[in-house]
Amino acid sequence: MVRSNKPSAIGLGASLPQSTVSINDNVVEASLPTGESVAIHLYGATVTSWKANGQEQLFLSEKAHLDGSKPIRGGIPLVFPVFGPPPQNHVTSPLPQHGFARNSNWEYLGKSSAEAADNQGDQAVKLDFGLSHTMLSEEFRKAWPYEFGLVYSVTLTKTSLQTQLQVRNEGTQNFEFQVLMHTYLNIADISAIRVKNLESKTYIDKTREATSHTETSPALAITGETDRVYQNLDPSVPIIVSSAADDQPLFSITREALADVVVWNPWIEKAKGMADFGPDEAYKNMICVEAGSVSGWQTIEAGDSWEGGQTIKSRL
Ligand SMILES: O=P(O)(O)OC[C@H]1O[C@@H](O)[C@H](O)[C@@H](O)[C@@H]1O
Repeated sequence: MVRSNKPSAIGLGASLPQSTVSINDNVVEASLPTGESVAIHLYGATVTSWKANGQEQLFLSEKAHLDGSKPIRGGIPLVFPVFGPPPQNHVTSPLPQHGFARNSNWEYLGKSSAEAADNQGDQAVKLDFGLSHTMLSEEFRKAWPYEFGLVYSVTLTKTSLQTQLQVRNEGTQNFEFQVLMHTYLNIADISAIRVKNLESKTYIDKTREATSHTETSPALAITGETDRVYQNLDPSVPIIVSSAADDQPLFSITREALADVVVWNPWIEKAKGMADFGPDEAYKNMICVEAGSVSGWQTIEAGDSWEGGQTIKSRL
């Protein structure tokens, strides 16, 4: 495990103003010379902050546990290898809801040199995190006995945040998994946003005994508890969270190899019922748009790997 009690600074680029990376109390933070920053807790490799345009872009509950005692409520928890409550009589059945990735301690693998600049000539910083079978708690190792390696890459540019996961099967037997980037977007007012590019798509409504529907709205308003799994989307078509007032995009989310998107807001009662969600009214300040592969299972053969991810742009 990479551990450091003292902040360390690592520069990127020779002549350009430097990006910095620091590691403190199991939190890796990076910032660009232009002011954008990102923070990732090694617990869950959970991105807990992304600042761009001078503003925090991710919602983090005031009551979130940041001490590794519970998955972090907010930011971008990573769901793997099962989404939601595991099905019965399945290899994932012994696992907790949303699997083990968000409640395991990851290691910081360092900054990648591959992405020193984005296509506007601005700097970018890419941070890699790793989790493997041997790093899991004994409980999780027993519950999911596969030899695997995860590399989670978080790339910050001036205009975007990218999160990308590589899953490797390092064992001798095939395994299957689901994956989801459970992104809590920070918004000023849930009644003032719309979610676009879901029209005509099939979704499962988890608030209504998991029934299947077709989306009719070109710009979805969130007016109550919402927990929908939109299926088989084209990952290159961005999901847009826009301002209802002037239709300006607030966020756009494109995906790679992640064909499903969950839209979740707990609304009043569910928000009150979650001990780590606060304040109660904060359901108004978040919308989860979660890129994933969750309606079926991805199978990886022994020795193979899979890769998928999302790119979020804010206030385009
Ligand atoms: O409370 P958790 O385990 O973080 O899950 C939060 C929500 O996560 C969403 O992805 C699920 O669709 C919801 O059903 C669930 O309630």
